[in-house]
Amino acid sequence: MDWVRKKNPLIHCITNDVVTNFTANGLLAVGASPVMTANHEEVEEMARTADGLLLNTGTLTPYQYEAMRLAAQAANENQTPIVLDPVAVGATSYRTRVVQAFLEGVHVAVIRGNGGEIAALIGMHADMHGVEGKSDQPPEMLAKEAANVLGTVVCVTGERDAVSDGKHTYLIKNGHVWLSRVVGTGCLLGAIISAYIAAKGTNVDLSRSATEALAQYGLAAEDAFARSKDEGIGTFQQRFLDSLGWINDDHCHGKINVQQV
Ligand SMILES: Nc1ncnc2c1ncn2[C@@H]1O[C@H](COP(=O)(O)OP(=O)(O)OP(=O)(O)O)[C@@H](O)[C@H]1O
Ligand SMILES: Cc1ncsc1CCO
Ligand SMILES: [Mg+2]
Repeated sequence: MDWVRKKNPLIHCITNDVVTNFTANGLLAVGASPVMTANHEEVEEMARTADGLLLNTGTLTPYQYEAMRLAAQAANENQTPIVLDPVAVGATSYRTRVVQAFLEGVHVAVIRGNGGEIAALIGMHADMHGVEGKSDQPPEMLAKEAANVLGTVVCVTGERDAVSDGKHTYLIKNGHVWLSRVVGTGCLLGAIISAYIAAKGTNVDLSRSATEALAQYGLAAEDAFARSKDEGIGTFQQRFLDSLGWINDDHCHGKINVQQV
């Protein structure tokens, strides 16, 4: 996260009610600055001043959808990168329909979701259980297929994570299963990918930047588990924020488990 700490990017988040506080604290921990607003009166102006825009559909309403559209148009005009987290797409027909329609009108740099959400987004079979979702496809195949269909970088997360831009595909094995026992760790990851690509710049390879962000996030979780396993997931959540606060390139040296596939 060295680049994020050096650049201190401002990340405008239009995200869900469940994870707002956790997302803001996680962004601060890695050295980014969060701002949350979906107010139609100001959302375009805020998106224009931000270095990155995060859109997360976790508790999507028609009002919030319109805010996302306005902010995304302003971000596209400014060439500010957008990260989309299509939470629970596939769980209801409303979400699937509106997120697919949204993607027809705007360009997003990165889409990050679990296997079910990404599969549903491209019309493949998805096994959804509310906000949790799985696909029967291996994550690297799904990420590559979705990247080609959607014309963006796609990150598929789960037990193993995969990132693809359609040409280059990476498999990331860092992380810990306890991440799936704390709500919003996927949502925070989307925000941190946004901070990472905003800090590194959009003229560097986005799939590599996203892969680095995922690997460092996973390593922070491994470290947090080692320091909380005797306590439980409440302590893990706190230790995870602690680890995000100090994880850096030096710490990651030799511990990154990434393969190009
Ligand atoms: N079984 C697992 N083993 C290791 N890491 C996991 C596992 N499941 C999820 N993760 C990690 O948890 C993080 C969140 O990914 P996940 O796929 O659970 O997101 P999500 O379903 O969108 O979560 P949420 O909706 O709660 O934000 C990622 O860093 C991912 O690598
Ligand atoms: C539990 C939950 N419900 C809507 S959004 C959200 C946070 C995790 O995605
Ligand atoms: Mg999710």
